[in-house]
Amino acid sequence: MLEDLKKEVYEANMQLPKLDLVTFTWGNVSGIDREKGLFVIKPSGVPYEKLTPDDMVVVDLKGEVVEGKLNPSSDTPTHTVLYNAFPDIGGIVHTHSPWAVAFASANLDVPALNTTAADTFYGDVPVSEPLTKEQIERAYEEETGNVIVKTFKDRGLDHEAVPAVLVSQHGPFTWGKTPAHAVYNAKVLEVVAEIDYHAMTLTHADCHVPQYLLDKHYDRKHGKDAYYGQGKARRVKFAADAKNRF
Ligand SMILES: O=C(CO)[C@@H](O)[C@H](O)COP(=O)(O)O
Repeated sequence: MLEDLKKEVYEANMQLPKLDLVTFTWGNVSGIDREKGLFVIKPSGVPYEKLTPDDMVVVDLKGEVVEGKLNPSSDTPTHTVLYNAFPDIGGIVHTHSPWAVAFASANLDVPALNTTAADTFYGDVPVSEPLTKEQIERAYEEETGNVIVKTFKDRGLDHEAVPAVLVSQHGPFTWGKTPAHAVYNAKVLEVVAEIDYHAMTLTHADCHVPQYLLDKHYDRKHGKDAYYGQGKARRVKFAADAKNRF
């Protein structure tokens, strides 16, 4: 079942170590067949160098395994929540890429400070609220998905325009039209986070790109009337607390 999607998801997973986005067995990629209502995800704990397309696990939108000889990624409940909440995405990536995790650890958004960010993210990449003790004890990975969805709802963000989030003190999740697109967004986020770290070391001034430059670069890449709606996402302001630098 879904042999072509398994190969596509396998190849997307193999990009993670190639792009220096993961260490050891950390991270995972999934991809969905919307017509069948099934998604394919990396198995849990298998070293990337030992992975094969046949190891991929098939899961339904309730998070139940429908095919696979191995256990699905431990983050499967998070992917399940996101596929249900964002019905237009085709692939999801989770990594522990260090620069993005640095911002997640400091509970800071990855701000849109330059055109590199503006080409891919129509605004800042938000950091979620920390999960509560109760959430972690009730259903950790499912609640991780819920806190991601809540972040976008509470901050009026458009998940197509900003296809990424930092889970507080954990790490990034990105998504896209395909697994490969989600991997691309994960790598762009890591590069932007590294650039932002240095910019924020050089100055404490608020260096957000002006809206007209954000619009120019985002529209040039995605088109004014493209699927990624123009203007649907508002600029994310840093939370007004002492932890943020601007
Ligand atoms: O976030 C975590 C662990 O903190 C997980 O994403 C692991 O990094 C990968 O787990 P598996 O996909 O191998 O279950």
